[in-house]
Amino acid sequence: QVEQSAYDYIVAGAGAAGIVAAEQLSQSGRKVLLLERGGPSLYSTGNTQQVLTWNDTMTTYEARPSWHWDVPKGIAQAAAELYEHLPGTNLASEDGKRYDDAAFDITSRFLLANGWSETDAIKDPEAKELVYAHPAWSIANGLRDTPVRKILDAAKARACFSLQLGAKVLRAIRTGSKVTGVEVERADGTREIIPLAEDGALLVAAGTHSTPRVLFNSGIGPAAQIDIVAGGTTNWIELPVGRSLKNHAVATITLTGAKENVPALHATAFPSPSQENIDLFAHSSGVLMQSSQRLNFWTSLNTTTTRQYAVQGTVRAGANSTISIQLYLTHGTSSLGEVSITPDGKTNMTISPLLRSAEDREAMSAGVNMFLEYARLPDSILTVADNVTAEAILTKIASGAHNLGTAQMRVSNDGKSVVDEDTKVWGTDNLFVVDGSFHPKVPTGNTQAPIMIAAKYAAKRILALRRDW
Ligand SMILES: Cc1cc2nc3c(=O)[nH]c(=O)nc-3n(C[C@H](O)[C@H](O)[C@H](O)COP(=O)(O)OP(=O)(O)OC[C@H]3O[C@@H](n4cnc5c(N)ncnc54)[C@H](O)[C@@H]3O)c2cc1C
Repeated sequence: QVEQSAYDYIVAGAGAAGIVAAEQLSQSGRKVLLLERGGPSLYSTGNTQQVLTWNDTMTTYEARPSWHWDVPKGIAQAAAELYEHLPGTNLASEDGKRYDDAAFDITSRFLLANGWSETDAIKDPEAKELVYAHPAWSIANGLRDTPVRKILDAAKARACFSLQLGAKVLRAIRTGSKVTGVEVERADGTREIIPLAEDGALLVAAGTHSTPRVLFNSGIGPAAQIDIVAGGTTNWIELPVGRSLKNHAVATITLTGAKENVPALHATAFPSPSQENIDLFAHSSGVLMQSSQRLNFWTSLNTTTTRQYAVQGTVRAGANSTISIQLYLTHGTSSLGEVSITPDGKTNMTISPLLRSAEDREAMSAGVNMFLEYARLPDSILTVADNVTAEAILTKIASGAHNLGTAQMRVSNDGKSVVDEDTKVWGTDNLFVVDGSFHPKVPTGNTQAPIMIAAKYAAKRILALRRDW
């Protein structure tokens, strides 16, 4: 079945990047279609399935703000425009009080004693050396402020924009280097082709793990994937799709023996809160507005390698009088992983990118040891058990859920990249990748804000390119 209406721009995937890019494109007045395989995410946008047990007009994502914001260096204008829509706050509770803040209190004194200082991560995002801050949250009017709530609404207000949920993009339909449409599978399993206008473009924004699958199925990727998806595909474009997967590795350091009372947030605090906290939440206040992190920090590291490394972290009271530090290896990360596609069409992470290189392991070890050494100083207000070592902590490395790089950008088609500086896939006329997949490095900070800013900037460049294809 072929759907007849042709679009100037089709965006595949309505996540952080896809929403921002589609909204930017819709500002041009051209016909934009945003396709998302999932359903609505917020109660206010139609998700009535996953409501909170204590509030049946809200999903967890509306109530629990857990996305914090880090403004990356550069791309200033796109960042400024985005932050106008989605401002951050580091005082989540509307009554101006901080609740359950003992973990911030004790950890800040622990860091101050070791030469760190407090910063405001929203006012001074460039401060990244021996600094800590109250977490910055994306909250407005008492609710989590998301691209779905703000930026998607701006696009929906334009007649040229449409959104289809339950629409999984299987592949780009290509004639040689030119994409002419997409094949989509609907929630009921039916398939159809949606055409692009003669001078249209496809922007893939299915996320770092799914964008490679869309590209493989479109006949774009490493030769090793040809046998798996070759059926019906001609004009294979050989590019290292799925390679260069990157992520923040996370080490958990548990500091015990706090000599002061640091009460842990109870496990039921969010799923079944007290009436007092529900009443406070009704006034956009209290512990339910704050999620569970209490302090964020950033610094660079000294290592014996030539790479410049940095770490960031989040702090919470993991148990009573126990501080749990999640340490993320950020800037400098060199380890690369890989995703590929299985014969039944699923994404498979064949190589994990976490601490694969000796340099990354040394850097993470240095970061962990920095905190262990602080905690072993004679007068430290936080202490650590004698038998805890960096080696043991590194055996339990976790994912920072900040995956990037499977269609990475470079200035030339040198065998290591998939897209050019306009995010256009090498060897194609009108196929772009605008999500976390194209990012060549992990940021010194979390990924969502840099991904949205880069997607906004990419969409502007794509609009400007229009006359060239
Ligand atoms: C548990 C968790 C916690 C996180 N916490 C933070 C945080 O606190 N701060 C932060 O900055 N970042 C955080 N991140 C990372 C952040 O969510 C991602 O970096 C960001 O969402 C990536 O944006 P994206 O647009 O590249 O991909 P995504 O946001 O993943 O968007 C991809 C979209 O495409 C859709 N899709 C996939 N395949 C198809 C297809 N074939 N057809 C149509 N649609 C498709 C998906 O359903 C999805 O909606 C977290 C991630 C996780 C998993």
